[in-house]
Amino acid sequence: MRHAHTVEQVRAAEAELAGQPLMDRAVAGLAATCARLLRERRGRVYGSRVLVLAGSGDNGGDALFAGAALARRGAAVSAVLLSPEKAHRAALAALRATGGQVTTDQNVGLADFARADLILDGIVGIGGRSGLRPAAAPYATAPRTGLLVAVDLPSGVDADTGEVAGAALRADLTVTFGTHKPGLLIDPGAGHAGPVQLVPIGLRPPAAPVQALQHADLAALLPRPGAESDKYRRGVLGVRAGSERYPGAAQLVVAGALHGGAGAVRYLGRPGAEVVRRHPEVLLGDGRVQAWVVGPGSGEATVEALDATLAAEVPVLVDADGLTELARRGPGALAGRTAPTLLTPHTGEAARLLGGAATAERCAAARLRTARELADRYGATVLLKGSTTVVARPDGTARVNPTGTSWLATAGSGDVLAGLAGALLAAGLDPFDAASAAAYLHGLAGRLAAAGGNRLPFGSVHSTVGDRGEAPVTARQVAAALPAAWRNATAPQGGSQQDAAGLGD
Ligand SMILES: NC(=O)C1=CN([C@@H]2O[C@H](COP(=O)(O)OP(=O)(O)OC[C@H]3O[C@@H](n4cnc5c(N)ncnc54)[C@H](OP(=O)(O)O)[C@@H]3O)[C@@H](O)[C@H]2O)[C@@H](O)CC1
Ligand SMILES: [K+]
Repeated sequence: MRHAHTVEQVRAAEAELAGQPLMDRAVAGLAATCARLLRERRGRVYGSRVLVLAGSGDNGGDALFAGAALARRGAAVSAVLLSPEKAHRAALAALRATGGQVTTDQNVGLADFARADLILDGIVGIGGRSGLRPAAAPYATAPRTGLLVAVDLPSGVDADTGEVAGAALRADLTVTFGTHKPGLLIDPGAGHAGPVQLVPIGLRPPAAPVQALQHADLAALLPRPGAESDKYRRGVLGVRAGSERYPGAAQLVVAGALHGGAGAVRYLGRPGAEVVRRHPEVLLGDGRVQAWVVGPGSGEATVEALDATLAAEVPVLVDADGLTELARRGPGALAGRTAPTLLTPHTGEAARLLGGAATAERCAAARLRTARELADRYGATVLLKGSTTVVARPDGTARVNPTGTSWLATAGSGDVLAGLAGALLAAGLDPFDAASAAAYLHGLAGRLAAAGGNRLPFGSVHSTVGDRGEAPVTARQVAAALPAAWRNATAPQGGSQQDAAGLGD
């Protein structure tokens, strides 16, 4: 499991260790990573051109000290100060002592930025507030050919939420200290961070409010049938989805559920005969179920379907048309529920559920806040779909999904996810685990389907951008790839594609 802590928690954990050389450890890790990158890119550190962007606090101090360490190994290091009168004194002195050049002229800084082999972004770290200031903003868009390493987090990204107010630096790699920050795991911030490397510095923060599953966590969560299992123990999922107008949604929900481990699927909806023709395993008509999925493509049947499922004393996953109807009814519609509810909106549906001034764009820009607010208002677990899928509980605890590919933004992909998450609910996982495990498995299946027979590039499981060598996928292909994803995640040694970029903390 990756754990991400808020700035307030990091500050408190840091205070407990006051007097210990936290900064030395941070700088040692940062300098070692930069040296490795330079060796990989240029063969050696000696003679490389390094630029340090230094702001007014300890984040600038880390970057300047690391610059000094690289200068001692023969790199030509220059620093541009964005807040000259407040620059970290000891770190500046250390850089100067190695012969490093220091400037306050932003034109010189921008020229160095263009030609440096490696740039250290030490403008601002966890002390940052409300976006980049004007002196730093040009570095967000200035041309460069070298690698940019963000110190602790990319400047301009909000550490607690991943929100970006205005411009932010875009890193090739982020070296973060002590613990992950939520803003490194959630878009748009995650997109600015690139791969994240954690340098342990001895912090002992409390329980993390934001987590990201890893392969081993998924393997521990996924149900495994025992010798005594029958279809009822493995979980029967009831599906009220699809309509004459949208028969495909029913097929895809059922496919997601069957490939996602449901013991059986009971289908209640109009295109029943068609569903059984495609999936002969499906049961039709009323009967015992352990969870419901309601809403995908349910069209004119939605009102009745929502009434029936919300009255049931088993977990219910509400998606698509079901969410639009729920938005019309408001949070009170869930007040009498005795079993958990899981809502799986995309940002447009989230905006409808929130009402008021909420828009899809605003919800996408503030994913963590949106998921938490919805979970709080509706008293339900919420899986907010998108470039970073966020799962939030009413108490505010959240999980962010590290798997996926932009190819998953395809028609019907959400129907497959609903069926899969429904199958895990029916198997007895609580909604938080069911939703986060389903998002992880669905993202991994998307990657495997997009890669076809090719192996995923080493260490790329937790990249959510469509990579080279990947092809477009259909929702059916994603459903069909779920067993491969399941095998991949549960294979001995934590899965053959286990992330290899040092993210398994
Ligand atoms: N915590 C830990 O365990 C460890 C932390 N370590 C390191 O310390 C870093 C935190 O250092 P920090 O507290 O000095 O804050 P930091 O981010 O450098 O900002 C400083 C000042 O910047 C300013 N400023 C604010 N917003 C701004 C903006 N948008 N754009 C520009 N400037 C802005 C504002 O000052 P102002 O100008 O308003 O007076 C603010 O006070 C942390 O990220 C990590 O790198 C490690 O060394 C080891 C262990
Ligand atoms: K930074």
